[in-house]
Amino acid sequence: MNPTPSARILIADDEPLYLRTTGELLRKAGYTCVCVADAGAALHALHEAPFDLILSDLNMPGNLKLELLHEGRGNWPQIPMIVITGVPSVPSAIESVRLGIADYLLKPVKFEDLLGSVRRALVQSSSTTKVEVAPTDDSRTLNERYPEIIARCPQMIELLDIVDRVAAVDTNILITGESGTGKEVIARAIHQHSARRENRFQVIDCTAIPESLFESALFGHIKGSFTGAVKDQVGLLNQCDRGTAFFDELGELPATSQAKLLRAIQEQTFTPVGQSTPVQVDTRFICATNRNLELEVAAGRFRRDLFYRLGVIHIELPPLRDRGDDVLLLAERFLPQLKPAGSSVSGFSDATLRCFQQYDWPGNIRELRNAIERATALARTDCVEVGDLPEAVRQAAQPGMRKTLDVAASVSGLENSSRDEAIENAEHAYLSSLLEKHAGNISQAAQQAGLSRQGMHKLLKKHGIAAADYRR
Ligand SMILES: Nc1ncnc2c1ncn2[C@@H]1O[C@H](COP(=O)(O)OP(=O)(O)OP(=O)(O)O)[C@@H](O)[C@H]1O
Repeated sequence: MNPTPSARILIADDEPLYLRTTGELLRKAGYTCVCVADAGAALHALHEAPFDLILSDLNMPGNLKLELLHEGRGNWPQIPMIVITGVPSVPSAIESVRLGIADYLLKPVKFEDLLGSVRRALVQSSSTTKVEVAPTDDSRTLNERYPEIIARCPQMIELLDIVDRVAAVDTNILITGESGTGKEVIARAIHQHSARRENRFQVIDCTAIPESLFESALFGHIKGSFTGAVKDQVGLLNQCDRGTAFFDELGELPATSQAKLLRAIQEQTFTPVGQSTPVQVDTRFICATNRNLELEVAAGRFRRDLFYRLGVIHIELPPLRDRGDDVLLLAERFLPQLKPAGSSVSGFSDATLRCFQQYDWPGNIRELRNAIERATALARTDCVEVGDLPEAVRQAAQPGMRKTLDVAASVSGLENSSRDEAIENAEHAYLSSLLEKHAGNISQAAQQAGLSRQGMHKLLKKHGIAAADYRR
């Protein structure tokens, strides 16, 4: 793609060295640049002459309340704007995307990344592919707009508000939170409330694709490009062109795959295996992980540039134990959905509700769903009693007892359990002790158990166990 010849770029930044170098490099790339050191000078320049693009710092004189962003977008909405900041913050990122900026980059920015972003912004504005911000209807509350998401506690309402703002603007999003907290539910909601809703929401489970097949699964391949490529295969990214790609368990992606993903995200192009011409896609990337990616970056296990690319908007889901009485609302929602056909169960005893409130829910909402499905199947009356709950949840109501299931708890009291429950408990305890022994290292634990990494991930997910809790 060639730079738009003679495009005029306004660069506003109060770091003299950064301003000079960026201006020089962009001039060498064929652009005309005007450099200013504060928001006031930038607004003056905008009044004086036409521009095709604004590159703006956030923390500079005259821009404490993002004045350049507001006035720039308000008075010259046809000029795309790229924000570059050394001090990222969620409120400023959200405000930026809400105002329809073209990109949000974090310093230090590699010049080729900046150039890529500049080119994309200019091409998009010339083809007038403006993101339509879905009209929000004030009379409808967030809960009405997102009926599939149970959220009443203040943290979740705040989170829904963020979801609502970012859904309509086309930025990449990172969702973190313990296993089972609803990361996929949130990602789907963002897609459903975006302009991409008519196109595909493609789930890509990073633990389910072996490293050697990542490129061909994601980008596709042509027949004969490697042993086993018996026919042409369209890649997963192609399938969600104009839609959303949801990368689940992103923290598990090996280094080589991280590099390939970064390139696809930055350039929105990729080359199918065995093909020479690149393919262009228009995809929004939403990624989720239950790992602390900042720690993974610090430990050298996750690419810093990929983390920054994805983390422009970072949504952190609170664990269920921190959501107050949302647990009771979730339980009420799940009961009619999950009870067996023909069952007359219609409620929970008070003691059962107390267990729900007191238990830790390490597997979060997924664990709650499983517990309710099981309890409604076991209930002998029209009310779920404490005795119908899994042992770990039952123990929560007994003072002095551990809230979470441990090895001792799983083997004691076996005589009171059903066969299925005893096997489940033993498997849970086995996985916990394996992870304890291998300090949360999934590869080592899988090897000892005679499982593949993917197999181990599936089992841990089923039991709501987070390997990260065992890392030392
Ligand atoms: N706020 C919510 N309201 C209603 N149901 C929810 C909510 N959050 C999650 N769920 C339900 O809980 C279950 C787990 O949610 P989900 O798969 O989105 O979690 P996750 O964080 O992506 O899990 P993992 O990290 O293991 O992939 C799903 O059945 C989902 O429908």
